[in-house]
Amino acid sequence: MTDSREPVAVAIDGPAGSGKSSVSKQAARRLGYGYLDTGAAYRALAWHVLSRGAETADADVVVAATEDFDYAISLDPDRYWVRVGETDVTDAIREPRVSAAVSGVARVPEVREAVNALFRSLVAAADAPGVIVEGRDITTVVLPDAPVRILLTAAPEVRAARRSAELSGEDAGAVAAALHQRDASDAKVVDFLNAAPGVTVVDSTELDFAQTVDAVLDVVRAGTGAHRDR
Ligand SMILES: Nc1ncnc2c1ncn2[C@@H]1O[C@H](COP(=O)(O)OP(=O)(O)OP(=O)(O)O)[C@@H](O)[C@H]1O
Ligand SMILES: Nc1ccn([C@@H]2O[C@H](COP(=O)(O)O)[C@@H](O)[C@H]2O)c(=O)n1
Repeated sequence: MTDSREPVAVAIDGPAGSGKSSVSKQAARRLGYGYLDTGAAYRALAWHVLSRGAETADADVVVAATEDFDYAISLDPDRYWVRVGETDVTDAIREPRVSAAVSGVARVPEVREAVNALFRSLVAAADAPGVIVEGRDITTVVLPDAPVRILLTAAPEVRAARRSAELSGEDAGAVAAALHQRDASDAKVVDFLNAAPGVTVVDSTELDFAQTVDAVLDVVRAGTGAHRDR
């Protein structure tokens, strides 16, 4: 039975560059909710493996790295940080070398089980009326019973262009290829391209950022009655 004092969970899935983190963070601010970036845990573990001079392609190496993986993340959308031990890795985990290595971490079942348990406990312990949780398998595996579940998507070329605009110093073709390669690897592990039954699709291909946030908020309000806006 659900504890009614626990925060309301809003689950958001979607492919790379669909706007999960930026849109979820802004929607959380507007609602006074917490924001949980689940990809950061996979990225931080990939960073941890790389920082030992190892590769994520070897599942045994990845599992061994979990033994001294001291991970912490903020759920405050206005004070977002990610730490491994004493090191602030908020920016380092976004580096292309980490993005290229992260799928190796994400395909290890022991890792997925451990981080999923962590995500559920972070949501339950959050000091907020609700938490927006975003990732690849949140609506289907992590929080399949969440009262609001959204698949946030956009056409592949639009996602690639948005990511490329973010990484202005990088070659646009290489950025698009890396994004599609990561989707292809991740799709072998979880289906984040098709909405599961009961999941609402928000397609932002033709929407700007503000319109996308509003579309997500409409779904959240319809599912929870949440109304705060700021
Ligand atoms: N509707 C939109 N219109 C224009 N830009 C958008 C829109 N939605 C998101 N963006 C921009 O697209 C880029 C990618 O968004 P974001 O990083 O949130 O995606 P993501 O789904 O979290 O990606 P990843 O899974 O790769 O981390 C960001 O620069 C964001 O500001
Ligand atoms: N629920 C999740 C979240 C993420 N992943 C893996 O982590 C990578 C990074 O995620 P971002 O959202 O920060 O881009 C992603 O490519 C997946 O490999 C996951 O498996 N499940």
